[in-house]
Amino acid sequence: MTLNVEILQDPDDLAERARQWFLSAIDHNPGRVAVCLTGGSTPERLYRLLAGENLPWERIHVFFSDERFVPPGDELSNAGMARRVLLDHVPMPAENVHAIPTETASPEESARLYEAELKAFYGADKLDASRPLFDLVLNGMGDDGHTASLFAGMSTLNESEKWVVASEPGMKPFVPRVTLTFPALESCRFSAFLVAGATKAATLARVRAGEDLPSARLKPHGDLVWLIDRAASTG
Ligand SMILES: O=C1O[C@H](COP(=O)(O)O)[C@@H](O)[C@H](O)[C@H]1O
Repeated sequence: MTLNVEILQDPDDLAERARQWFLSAIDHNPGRVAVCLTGGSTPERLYRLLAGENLPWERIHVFFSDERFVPPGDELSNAGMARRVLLDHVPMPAENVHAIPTETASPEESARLYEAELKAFYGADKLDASRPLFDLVLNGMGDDGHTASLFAGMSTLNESEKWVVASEPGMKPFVPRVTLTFPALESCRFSAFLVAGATKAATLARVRAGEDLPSARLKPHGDLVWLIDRAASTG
């Protein structure tokens, strides 16, 4: 499979290139900007860089591709990480941060509530290909090829109606998850995978060879770029 790939020297270069990509994607929209952040460890460097940027934070709305079903302050929380390194350091109105709720009775209830929040923000119950849900989506790829919390072999990969679903964990940390589905993640103008480290090299090679892994299935409506560091590219 031919991917639009940019290979960066190391995780710091990757974060810097992602910062530039982020800024130019924001520039495309003079109005309300909807950003979908990803969790895990890879985007942390980028988030730290963004914390120092003079962006129009008051018109940027932040959503999340997925969440571990843990309390908001838990160290495993994806939104918690984004708050600690980025969101707590910029003048973004609190109501612009749309975290996936985890203080709910179940991951299923959380998924229902988050889907309702996304639909209210979007202003419709159905996604319209000519009007993307997100301006910008950041994606990660787990060592096993999962993206967001969409894991190989799970029925969530084939969800075509719901925007958000509950998921079992396919790898560490083994906590239940809540995840956006492909239709929601794909409804965007600009999308980027951030992939770093030698532990991803074998899986990335499988994606590039066209294997049917969750990360390879993501087909955004807008531009997709894979920002990869050398270690992930060559192993
Ligand atoms: O569990 C998750 O993993 C993926 C990949 O994370 P990384 O630590 O390997 O960069 C991440 O994209 C996802 O948001 C997260 O919940």
